[in-house]
Amino acid sequence: MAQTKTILRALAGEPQDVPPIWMMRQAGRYLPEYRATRAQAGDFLSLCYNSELATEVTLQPIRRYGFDAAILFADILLVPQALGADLWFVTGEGPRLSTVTTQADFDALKPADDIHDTLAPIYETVRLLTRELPPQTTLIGFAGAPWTVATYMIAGRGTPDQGPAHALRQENAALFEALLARITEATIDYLSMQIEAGAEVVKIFDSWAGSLKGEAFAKYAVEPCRQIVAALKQRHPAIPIIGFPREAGDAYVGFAKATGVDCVALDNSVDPGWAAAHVQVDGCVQGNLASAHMVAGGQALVDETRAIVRAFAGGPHIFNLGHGITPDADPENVQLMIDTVRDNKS
Ligand SMILES: Cc1c2[nH]c(c1CCC(=O)O)Cc1[nH]c(c(CCC(=O)O)c1C)Cc1[nH]c(c(CCC(=O)O)c1C)Cc1[nH]c(c(C)c1CCC(=O)O)C2
Repeated sequence: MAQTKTILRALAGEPQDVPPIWMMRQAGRYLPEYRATRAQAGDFLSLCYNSELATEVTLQPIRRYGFDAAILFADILLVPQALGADLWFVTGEGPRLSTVTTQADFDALKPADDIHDTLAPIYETVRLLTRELPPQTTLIGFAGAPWTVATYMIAGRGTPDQGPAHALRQENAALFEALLARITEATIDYLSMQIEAGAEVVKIFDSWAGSLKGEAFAKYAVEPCRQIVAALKQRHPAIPIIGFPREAGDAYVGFAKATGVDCVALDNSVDPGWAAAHVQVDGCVQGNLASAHMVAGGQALVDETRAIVRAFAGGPHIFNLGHGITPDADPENVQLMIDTVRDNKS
């Protein structure tokens, strides 16, 4: 049957006059209705594990803006938590985790197939969403890429340069690779369960891929992603996969071929004209307006949005930001971006 959902058409390789649009972190603190539901839930993690409220916040940006896709409300750090790491969020600072830096820390982790008890509420959120979303809206599931998840597990927090993870991979490659393999295995099962619950697309977030270069990028960004894609394609051949090796630079070229993803998400450091010539030649791309425009708005937002739409008009494209929208964004600028994309036929 011919695909009618615009996101699925783009992922199948079809160029469209008006590209489909959604936005990273579209359910987030810039929206007053999100802040209200989050306050009702208590804290961020309680919101992630409360299927009814997580469904509600996932639906909020769909109701307000009519995005073409909804992304499951959860977090990439739920997988480490399901593997046995302690996880908490410090207001204004970000995530904190118990660290994995020794063999004993690693041995204390749970096996990959023990994650599902913890993650069951996430699968329930997916099931609720499949019932509640409008028929034209695509449901996207997601997980963190093994490297990015490992950087948090090793450091116990976000770091500017992923120093602790780079140190471990150089000083104890065997332990580092065992950790990466455990996360990879858990991620395959986690995404597979999201798909079985009703996710129509999955996205793999490698937010810190840009700190890996050359051989290390091939081993720790490309290879785990390739393994996840191969396993998922075997189990669920019809489900498209988006890869996001953020700030990969020149390594965006060939990433889709090397990993098997159906679409590559571009961060806003990438020039759209360059990406159309070197990345979009291999298939669908997603991106890549700078999130700062959602704060500043105005003519620059309109001009840049149009330039991105035009640059990618010759091939399959999903419009998005280059990274998540920030809490200080103005909800009206989001509407302006959407109106500009949907009016842009010139
Ligand atoms: C690195 C990373 C994380 N989480 C995620 C990444 C990869 C993408 C990226 O680079 O941003 C991915 C993520 N996090 C969240 C989603 C939900 C779906 C979406 O709307 O995009 C997704 C896909 C919700 C969230 N995850 C988080 C929030 C804010 C929590 C709140 O309400 O206070 C949301 C809506 C918290 C979070 N979660 C994480 C951090 C570092 C933080 C703290 C920073 C911050 O406060 O913005 C880990």
